[in-house]
Amino acid sequence: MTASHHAPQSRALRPTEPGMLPAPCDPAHVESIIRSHERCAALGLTRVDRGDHTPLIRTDLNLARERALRLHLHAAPVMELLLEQTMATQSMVLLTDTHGTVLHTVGHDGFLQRASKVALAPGANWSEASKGTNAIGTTLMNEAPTVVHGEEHFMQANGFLTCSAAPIFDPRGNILGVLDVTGDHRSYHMHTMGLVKMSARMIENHWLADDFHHALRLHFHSRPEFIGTLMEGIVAVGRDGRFLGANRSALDQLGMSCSALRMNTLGVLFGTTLGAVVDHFRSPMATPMPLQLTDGRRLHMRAVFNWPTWHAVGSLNVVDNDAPTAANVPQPASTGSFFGAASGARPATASDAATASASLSGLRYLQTGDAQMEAVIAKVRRVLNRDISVLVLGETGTGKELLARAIHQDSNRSRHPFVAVNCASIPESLIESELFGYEEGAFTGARRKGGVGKIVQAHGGTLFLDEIGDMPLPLQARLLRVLQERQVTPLGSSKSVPVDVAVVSATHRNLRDMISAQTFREDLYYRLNGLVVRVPALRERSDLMVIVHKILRAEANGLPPELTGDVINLLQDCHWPGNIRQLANVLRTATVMAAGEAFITREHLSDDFLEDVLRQRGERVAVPSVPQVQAADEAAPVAAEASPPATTLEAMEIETIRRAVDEAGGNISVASKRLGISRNTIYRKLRWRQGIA
Ligand SMILES: Nc1ncnc2c1ncn2[C@@H]1O[C@H](COP(=O)(O)OP(=O)(O)OP(=O)(O)O)[C@@H](O)[C@H]1O
Repeated sequence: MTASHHAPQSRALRPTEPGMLPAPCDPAHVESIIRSHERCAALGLTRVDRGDHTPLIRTDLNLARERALRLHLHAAPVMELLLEQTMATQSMVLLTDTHGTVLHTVGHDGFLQRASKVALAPGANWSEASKGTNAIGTTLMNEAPTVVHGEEHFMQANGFLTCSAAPIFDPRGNILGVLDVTGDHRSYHMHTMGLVKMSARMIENHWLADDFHHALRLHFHSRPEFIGTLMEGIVAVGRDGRFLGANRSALDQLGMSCSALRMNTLGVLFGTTLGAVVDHFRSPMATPMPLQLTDGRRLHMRAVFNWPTWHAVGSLNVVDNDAPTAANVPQPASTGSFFGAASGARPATASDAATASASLSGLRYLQTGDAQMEAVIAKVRRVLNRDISVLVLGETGTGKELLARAIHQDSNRSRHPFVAVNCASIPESLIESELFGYEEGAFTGARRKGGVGKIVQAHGGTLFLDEIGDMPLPLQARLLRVLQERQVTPLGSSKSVPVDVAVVSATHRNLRDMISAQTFREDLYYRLNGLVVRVPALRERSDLMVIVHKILRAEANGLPPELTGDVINLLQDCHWPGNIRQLANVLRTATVMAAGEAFITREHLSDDFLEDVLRQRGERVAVPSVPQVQAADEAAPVAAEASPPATTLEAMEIETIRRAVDEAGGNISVASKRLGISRNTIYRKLRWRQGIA
């Protein structure tokens, strides 16, 4: 039987009580029901099926409830309130988890009894796969509020129901579960859906306030009287000015996804600073603060924060905002400013924000003018949402993970998790359980209740396998099986769990060489390399200064200091073995050192960085604070001559790392911070060096 035989017939969609039924003529609603029926038919369900009524066994239900305990705590009072509002309609309120398993119900005894006959009870599963088209399952599929009324239900046995459901999201955009009101179809009320949506928002707002009670929370709307209502947008902001999370109304008002928002700062998006916000709300009588978005729209905003924690931010920025500008401070000799006119420190303006608005979304954020990078992004865009695995190659710190995140963010999986696994940093003995999960008691030391593996955590979203070249051979075979069969069997379990993940992997290694050396499986390589892209090293890129600008804006929270010509030359002469990660570290330190000053000068740069660049230039190193350099100076008049100069970039990189480790007294963590590269990279590089020594 074809899908169209199962599509709802016009009889099912025709209103029998005009004005009282869920917008049957709304084309989007009809389309959504038809699509759902087609999915059910494709799953092999028929309209005369009664659905799987087997509830979870008690221990599994308890486990599911325990996992969703926090959701229930937030939802329980709202469910009671919702029941009160729908009292007249003989209905029940249900809460389900992300699989559609009913966790809790409240309702009228009479209706609860009838409902239990069609398995509307805790432990039952109401995903589409289990019960066909229904508000819970279809909401989970569409991640959008859905009404399913009477015969719109795929299974005729459920035709006596009318159900209105809305998804519940956390402030990072992950779906937590579904809230649903179900009743007898004869008691349908057109306002039920609105009540369910509002209730879901109440739960989301409680969750956000709970998650971010230490953060600064901004409540906003274009109309000041809407602040404090369920229509208000709420965003949480960290002490670095970055957005941490948001409610749905905020995302709707700002017109962006949660992940796009989280790549932004207060300065870029709202054109203000943490200090300005904290100072504005210093007074208990403060009126809402006016804001202007990058597209010129005006908003009104109130801030909620814990005063003892945040007051220092306010006073700090008062000093910052009053800091001398280029107009009243003599410019350093040989000043050349990358940022154009010598404007000095200045508040972010709407036009700054407008310039930045072009870079809000995932892949667009990475487009900063380098031709090689543009080619990478163009290729990646072509395979977005095509179920093609992407393999990202490139040196450490070039932005491989950032590219993977951007691919996820721009894909239609962006509302699902992005889960990163670093195969080099997890001890070999733990990779297996981390990736595949394990059953209770699967191995000595396993947690009592077992653990969900990263692959299952990424279900619906993207799995990022970083440093895939470091994955041990036996696990490569298991991973290949998972990718082929699209199911995972946790350690110690005989049951497989179906998974749907997009895979992006990355490595700095040459996998082809590894295949020749039989340390990487060829079949896995071909599974991972649907599209291979290479992220260029920073020294090969033509957009160094655009990236510098971008990082400075982010670091300075909208008030970037300028760079002297000397500093620009130093940045351009560096070979950047740690790539953008190292650059970001150098700029972060310089921004802190230059706090309150209009220009970053050579004095604000770290000695390590200066020493490296000067050595690379072959200039005399005049950094007195490093003992090794002094010793070398004693031995020879020019420091650069103290040891034979490294001849290749690779050798220079190793030399730089070795010196940093020596200078940190062998402390790899300190050296990795100074260099801006990961500890693993240091281990790897030095191990490699010993290998060839
Ligand atoms: N285009 C960019 N603009 C701004 N910051 C960037 C850019 N690319 C990378 N970064 C920053 O550089 C740092 C390193 O990036 P990322 O972790 O993605 O690199 P990587 O290649 O995956 O590194 P590794 O190989 O060590 O895992 C991060 O802090 C990231 O935010």
